[in-house]
Amino acid sequence: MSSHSPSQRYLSTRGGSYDLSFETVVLKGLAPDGGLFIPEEIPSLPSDWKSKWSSYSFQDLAFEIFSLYISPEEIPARDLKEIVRKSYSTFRDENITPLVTLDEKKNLHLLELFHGPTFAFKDVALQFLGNLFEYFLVRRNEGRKGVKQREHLTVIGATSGDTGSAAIYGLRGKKDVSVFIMHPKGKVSPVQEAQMTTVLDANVHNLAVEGTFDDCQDIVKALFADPEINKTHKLAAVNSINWARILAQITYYFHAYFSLVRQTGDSNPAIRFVVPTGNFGDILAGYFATRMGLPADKLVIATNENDILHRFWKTGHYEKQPVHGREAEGGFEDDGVKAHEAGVKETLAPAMDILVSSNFERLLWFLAYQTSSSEETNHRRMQAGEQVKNWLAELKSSGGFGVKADILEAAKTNFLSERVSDKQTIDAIKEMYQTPLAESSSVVKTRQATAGTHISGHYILDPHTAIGIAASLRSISSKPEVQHISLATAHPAKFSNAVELALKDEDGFAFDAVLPEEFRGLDKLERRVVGCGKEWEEVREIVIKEVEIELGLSD
Ligand SMILES: Cc1ncc(COP(=O)(O)O)c(C=O)c1O
Ligand SMILES: N[C@@H](CCOP(=O)(O)O)C(=O)O
Repeated sequence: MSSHSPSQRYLSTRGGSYDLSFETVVLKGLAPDGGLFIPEEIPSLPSDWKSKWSSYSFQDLAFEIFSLYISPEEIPARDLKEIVRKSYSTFRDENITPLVTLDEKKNLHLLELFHGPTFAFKDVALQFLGNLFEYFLVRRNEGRKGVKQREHLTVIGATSGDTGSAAIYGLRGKKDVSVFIMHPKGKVSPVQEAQMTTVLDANVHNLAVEGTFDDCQDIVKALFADPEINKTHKLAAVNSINWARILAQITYYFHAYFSLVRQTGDSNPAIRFVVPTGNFGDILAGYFATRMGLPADKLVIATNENDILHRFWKTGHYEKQPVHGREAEGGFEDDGVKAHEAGVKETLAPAMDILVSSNFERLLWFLAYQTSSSEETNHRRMQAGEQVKNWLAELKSSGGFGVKADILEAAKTNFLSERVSDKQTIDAIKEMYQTPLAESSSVVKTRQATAGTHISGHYILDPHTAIGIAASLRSISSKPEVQHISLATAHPAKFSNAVELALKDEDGFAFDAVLPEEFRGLDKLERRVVGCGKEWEEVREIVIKEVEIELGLSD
């Protein structure tokens, strides 16, 4: 008899699949009905979590949290511990995601998430996901010899720069896995492009798509929905549509909480987590953490000028293009930013240049479930799935949909939103640089001035992190007593353009001082990348051909 709990079984947000195992949802990525996988229930924390977990390392916390979502029948505790250990052994900071106090008087802290191999928060999840794929494949292929007998995964991913490199570093050279990463040609930063395309392992394939990140994301979804390639290739996802990505990111919300308690000596702090948001994956992990029982005053969504989420929280309408007049109706504040252009806008924070946020669908399911009138769990689940399916169909057919007032109210219970323009991003980078860290700061005391994130105590933000800081400062002005933990999602050296633009005239600033050793000379290395259009059928042909060549199956 199996002993899994409902939080260890999974369903699709569009109602089509139920009672799936963790292994199934990790290897499938996307449900056959186009929905995203979520646990049937969000688990509650053990009653003694605060005392028991308070001195745990990042790895110990990860193990405890993952165990609530993965049955030991699927991954025995010993194996899960080893996967966790291996995944975080590649990080440069022993705390994995250290918490840094930027301004004690303002209660402003930065959760540095960029100490993994590719210097972005994606490493926290993608190192784990790479090792999970390997673990499942080794188990499935035990005793199987020969390419045709062995189970082989074809990983397909879309990136606006960071997921791609983190996925490539998590999967390069792994047996029985080919990885195809599409990026919008010319729209990722030079370092991001070099990080991806200079990896020459035979199982890594980069595709530069003539289009936007949303086009790349649409190609991923079209391939997952295509019966032809699904018959011949076992497709897998590395984007945050893959549940394991969200799961892995839950850990650092808990880790940050305990770090803050230790650093402030306050055992019951009121906290706002502020998250630079694009595809809604990172902040969704925060939502799971709070629903599990982590105390948080609010989760603050910080968008760039691609602000579909911010407009939703202001108006209750989720629309690719803003509808004229609706912003005023919903109380949308004028921050002096120009009217929206058609489609996605290229900003100084390119990794967040996203029109439609994949993971918002997961939140919608929980909001629909929460506000359902039915008393019966399975009926509520079915109703929520049906509602999400209808909303997403409307988004596809007419470019947007609106929700009822109770849904918007429920969304506001946990979240606030802020929109940050390019100018405000630059101002935030400048402001933080001009406010030196305290001499006693652990960053100043322990980190070398080179390849770090500060020059003599002057902290340098990457533009995505700066969006979070700009939003934090606004939130602090209305709630100064609350501790603000702003998520630092990338190292500044990845985005020289915005950082140089903001700091070129500042005393003592030299970009070279924050350039990590790993990035030096990257631009001179050999590259491998294939150009292609934005038709998914063209990508399908490339994938089929390249896998054949890689596995030596072509004549
Ligand atoms: C540096 C950086 N910051 C923020 C984000 C937004 O995160 P999410 O897409 O999970 O909302 C991304 C991309 O995902 C990113 O690469
Ligand atoms: N910002 C991302 C876009 C892809 O988002 P994901 O979290 O769903 O993988 C990137 O850097 O690629």
